[in-house]
Amino acid sequence: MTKYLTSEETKGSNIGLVPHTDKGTISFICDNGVQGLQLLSKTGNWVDINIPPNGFVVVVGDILQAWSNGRLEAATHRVVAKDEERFVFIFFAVPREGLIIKGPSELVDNENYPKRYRLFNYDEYVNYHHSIGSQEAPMGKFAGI
Ligand SMILES: O=C(O)CCC(=O)C(=O)O
Ligand SMILES: [Fe+2]
Repeated sequence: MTKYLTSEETKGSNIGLVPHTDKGTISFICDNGVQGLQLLSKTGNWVDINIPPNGFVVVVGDILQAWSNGRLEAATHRVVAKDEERFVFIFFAVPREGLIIKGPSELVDNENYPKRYRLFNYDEYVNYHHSIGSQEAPMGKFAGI
């Protein structure tokens, strides 16, 4: 459960959570109806995501991008601060420690989807992510072929 500061409490900045991709496989997000999640579109615009009441939004993370050989893309997202308190509940699905991430050969097609990522150990990716300390999507740099 996360509680975001209101725009008054963030003192000038309207950013509740900086742009990032989730580092695991998939995330499920629901909130208390105070919307604030935004997704970066392919054209570089921030788009408001309205999480439906009693529903949730599914976000693809870095690992699923690699695992699917890039057929699914990790979504860059951020949260903007609102006048009202925003609470979210998120379920982050992550691989177990030490899992080898290797895209299945069925998802490699030399014409449209040539192999995009090398095989790697999930722990290696976690360490890499911590070492670069960046919020940017680093999967291509880390394991791109
Ligand atoms: O608050 C949200 O809607 C998203 C939070 C989020 O992206 C995260 O915690 O990784
Ligand atoms: Fe996130």
